[in-house]
Amino acid sequence: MATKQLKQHVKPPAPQQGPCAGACAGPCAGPSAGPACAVCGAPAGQRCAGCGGAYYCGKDHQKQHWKQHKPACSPVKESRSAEMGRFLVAARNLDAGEVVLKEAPMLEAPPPSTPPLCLTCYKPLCEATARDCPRCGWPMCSTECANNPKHRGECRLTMQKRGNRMNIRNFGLPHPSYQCMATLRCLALKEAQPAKWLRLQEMESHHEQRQGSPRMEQERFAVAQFILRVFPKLRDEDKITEDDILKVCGILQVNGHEVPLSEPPHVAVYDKGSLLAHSCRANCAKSFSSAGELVVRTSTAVKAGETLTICYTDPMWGTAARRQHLFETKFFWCRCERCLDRTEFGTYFSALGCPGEQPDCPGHILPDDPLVEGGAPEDGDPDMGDAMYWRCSQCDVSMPQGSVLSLLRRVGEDLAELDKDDAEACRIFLQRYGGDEFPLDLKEKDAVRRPLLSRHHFYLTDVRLALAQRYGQDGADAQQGLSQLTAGELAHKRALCHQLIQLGEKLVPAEHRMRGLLWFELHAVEAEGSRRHGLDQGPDPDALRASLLESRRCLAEAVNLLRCEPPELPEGKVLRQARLNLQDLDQLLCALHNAVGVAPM
Ligand SMILES: C[S@@+](CC[C@H](N)C(=O)[O-])C[C@H]1O[C@@H](n2cnc3c(N)ncnc32)[C@H](O)[C@@H]1O
Repeated sequence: MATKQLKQHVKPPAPQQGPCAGACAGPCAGPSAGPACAVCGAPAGQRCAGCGGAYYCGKDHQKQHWKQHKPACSPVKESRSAEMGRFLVAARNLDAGEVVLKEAPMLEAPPPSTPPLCLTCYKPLCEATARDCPRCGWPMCSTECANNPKHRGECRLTMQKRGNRMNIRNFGLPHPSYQCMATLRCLALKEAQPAKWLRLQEMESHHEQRQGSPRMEQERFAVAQFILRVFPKLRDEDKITEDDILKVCGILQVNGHEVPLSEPPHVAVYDKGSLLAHSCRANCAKSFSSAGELVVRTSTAVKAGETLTICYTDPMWGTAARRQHLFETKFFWCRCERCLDRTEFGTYFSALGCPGEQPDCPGHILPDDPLVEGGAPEDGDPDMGDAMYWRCSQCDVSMPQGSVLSLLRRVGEDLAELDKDDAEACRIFLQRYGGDEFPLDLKEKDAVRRPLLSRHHFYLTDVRLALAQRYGQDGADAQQGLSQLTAGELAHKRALCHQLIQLGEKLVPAEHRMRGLLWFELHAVEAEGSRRHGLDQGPDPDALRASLLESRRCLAEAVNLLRCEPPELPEGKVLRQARLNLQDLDQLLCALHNAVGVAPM
């Protein structure tokens, strides 16, 4: 194993306590002082950083032991249950922020709906840039891409199972051949890489549940029948059936990840990564490296044996919409701790405000049973929804489910009409449905006695997120944009960022990107605040230092949360800027210290 790889597995030893129970100064090396080296049995001063389960006296023995230890060395291990099938659990106690998985894709393919593009780098092609692969005829962008191993699967199947070369000419329009590419690449594994094919076949396809679904019927025609028509020898010689292909389509639907490194995102399947279970309040965050590797890190501390989860749906949707989406796309009704908790960890994210008679009732209107809240109940009885009630958590007000849903539908329609680029329209929406007050000059003032929606309702949160980013975008650059805001608007941007960050920490700690971007916005607000303070009050080194330190704290939070984002993505660009701004701020703080002698940080 390369020294560089080994270094990643070496971490300073955890403090050990020997028989002296910590009474002696420094690490205790008594006979029963703690773990022994896995190679020689001597007191171990070093622990494997990968799994934390093996100890060594030094680097040499760790290196020597690696071959033996490697199969067992992982912070995650596979488990299985009747309800969830296979899933990953923590192999040891994990700290928040630990990378638990970094994995190259087992298989990668272009987006399903696309005009002709290069099958290796996904660059769009036109008549002038396309170079037909000399072997199979699929249009590529260069000889180098045509020779890339990523293109090997469909290239070989086209040569061996089609009989003639591809001839794709309609550049610029979505081309049907590309919808079958991910499936074709899976089928190509069968002969070329049988071990990978077996791993793929072990993945969940929900083939039975998919029967008759609109998606399966579309894939029957556009993928299965298309492949068997275009590659007839797959059917005649290899005895591949429509059903075999539809099973592969199911595997791709259930296990495929959208990788946003290309526009539109391409598709990838990861071997270990496909075992991660879902939770609407996930304990792991996923991102992608520039090379398309899946990077999963913990967003909270996770105890040994706990299930590691990512979120398969949009965690900023309400409970009903999330559950319905999971059922339609991943074929299970979610029963995670967030879905089971009607208050969603005290945020009341999917609740209404109480419209009852008692003035100032602080209650929330919540469904009797959160698991049948929004749509058809999961046992399939369509009439049961009408018998459902939503009730106030504090008084005896209740509302039939139908009334709640029609209220929510009305607000949803208003939201769909809302121009989120119009800050004033956003403020009016927030005031109308959330009772938000502004020290601002609103055109229209709706007297709201009681807010219809709970304080952190997902509709309000959606608008607040848009508004927090919208404020300050009108200038040539961020600095100029913020300088054009009124004092009220700047204060509002600050308040929104703080409120959304707190909500994110409580409700969706794995949404690192959302919080990272908000912390970045907040650092700019603080910097603008200190600039204005200097203009209004004249130079005040203590106040300046305090606000620079606050701005620095925001930047450090942003850098920490965004640190796994690749530079190709917008969040990676913000990360780069945040790091540069952090350097500038440190220089400024040092200069301030040198000038007036206050401690820099
Ligand atoms: C990407 S696969 C995960 C691996 C899969 N469990 C297996 O055995 O291959 C997604 C599927 O796992 C199951 N699953 C994942 N998270 C779940 C959860 N929280 N509750 C129930 N089933 C879950 C569902 O069947 C889902 O369609």
